[in-house]
Amino acid sequence: MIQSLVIRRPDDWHVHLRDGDMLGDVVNFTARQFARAIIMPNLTPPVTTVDAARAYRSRILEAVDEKLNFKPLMTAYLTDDMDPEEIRRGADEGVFTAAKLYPANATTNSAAGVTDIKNIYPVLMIMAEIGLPLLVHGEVTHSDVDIFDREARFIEDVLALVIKDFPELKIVFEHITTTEAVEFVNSHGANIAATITPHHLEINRNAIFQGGINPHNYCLPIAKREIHRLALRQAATSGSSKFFLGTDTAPHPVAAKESACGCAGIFNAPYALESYAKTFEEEDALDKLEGFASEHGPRFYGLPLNEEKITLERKASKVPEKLTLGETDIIPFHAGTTLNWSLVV
Ligand SMILES: NC(=O)N[C@@H](CC(=O)O)C(=O)O
Ligand SMILES: [Zn+2]
Ligand SMILES: [Zn+2]
Repeated sequence: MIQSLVIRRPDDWHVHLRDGDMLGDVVNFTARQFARAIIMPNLTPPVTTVDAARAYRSRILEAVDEKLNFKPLMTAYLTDDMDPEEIRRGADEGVFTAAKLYPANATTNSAAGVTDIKNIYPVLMIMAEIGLPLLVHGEVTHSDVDIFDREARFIEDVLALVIKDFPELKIVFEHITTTEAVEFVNSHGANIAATITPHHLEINRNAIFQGGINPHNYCLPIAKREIHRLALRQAATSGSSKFFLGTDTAPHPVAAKESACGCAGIFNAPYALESYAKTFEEEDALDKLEGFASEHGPRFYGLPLNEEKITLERKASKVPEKLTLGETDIIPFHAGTTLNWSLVV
């Protein structure tokens, strides 16, 4: 039985660090585990300009513990009227590492998102030309589409079209949750990849309703049936370079989760690597963890691999029932359970 695992320091390719007090409360959980992270731009107001991204990056660097040597990689929030030249300039100036497509009203803070993919075709043209990745929250939003079908419908209605019209565009299908998404990514070229979260590898939709409503297991895209979870586990542990780590850690105060209209999002940053290690061990694929966590992502983005190493030890991690951070209580993923692995720091 493997007792410890030494791997290249991982990166997290999908993170919500929030802003203000919450930023200070959560940023070190990510920075302790990961060297770099793709920072989601869904603040209020959203990060739609080079200046806003630069200022947000400064606030992150001010909030994070310097010793952790963490590098935030910034993204632009695409809107219907985004100026393509703003994207080009942000990429040229080394501020934007990617741009994010939120279909309008698909998820938390997406009201300013894109109402029709054609509205951003001029932006996509520039992105394809300069090689800037498009990150997508892949769900359609029409109220007549069942919430469990929204990802699959997005593939048919939007993604297929984008790929046909921009065959060279690099796309990361974020936080995938379905067999359809796995198959779609596998059936396209090297410019199409996907991130997979710890929670979609661990829970299916039953977890949201087990013995009553469990708002802390509610996120978007919503967890699906067991067959989908199994397909995600297979994809993540397959060794395919098309799939890589993106936690989608999305903290909300406990009161905002335990509410008549609770927010979507799971806070998994504190034990993210321990959670992935659990999945990979259960799939007898600990040897594939380094590729997924530390190699496939940077290769896709065209960034250097991290040189430092981290160690995961077979040692119990007791996940607290809740974390009190400043003024705010947040419930972490795996709350109240014990994981078999611990990150050595
Ligand atoms: N994943 C979530 O359920 N929520 C995210 C937004 C997102 O990534 O869709 C958030 O910002 O809270
Ligand atoms: Zn999303
Ligand atoms: Zn997200």
